[in-house]
Amino acid sequence: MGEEKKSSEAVKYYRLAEIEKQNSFKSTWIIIHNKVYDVTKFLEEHPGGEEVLREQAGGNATESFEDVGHSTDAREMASSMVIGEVHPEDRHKLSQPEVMGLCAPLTVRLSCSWWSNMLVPALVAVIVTVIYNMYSSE
Ligand code: HEM
Repeated sequence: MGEEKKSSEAVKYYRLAEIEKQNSFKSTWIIIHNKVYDVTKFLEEHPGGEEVLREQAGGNATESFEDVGHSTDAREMASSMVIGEVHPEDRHKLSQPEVMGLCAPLTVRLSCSWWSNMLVPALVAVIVTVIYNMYSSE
């Protein structure tokens, strides 16, 4: 007998593509901290309203869930709705901000696009100036 958390059943992993489809009245899934929750039956009972849950349906609700500062009761309630976890290979897609490249590690979501767009031309200008000065001073 193993002492692992889930001794009797293996964790069910869902791919993001599959989770994203569960965003209807028939079936509403949300993701919180890489866990997949089936909140279909809970929609009407949610004290925060069904609308907020449906807005997040099929997607990552971690930030919204934490922003509200849900109680311990709410968290316990939530744990009964867990149906599985996001596939490990898909998790990085959830934690990244929507911007790519240089902006990603900085989490400056709104302001990064203008400066990263300026960064490359600015660097090119600096390099050109340096090379120009090197040649012209000879
Ligand atoms: C399985 C997931 C969830 C469960 C079990 C849950 C449960 C609850 C419970 C029990 C409350 C009452 C207050 C408390 O005990 O903290 C509540 C309030 C609330 N929830 Fe959720 N919730 C879930 C997900 C979400 C998500 C994803 C959002 C946002 C998109 C959200 C937004 C809210 C809001 C806005 C309130 C109202 C807070 C207030 O009126 O003070 N909840 N939720």
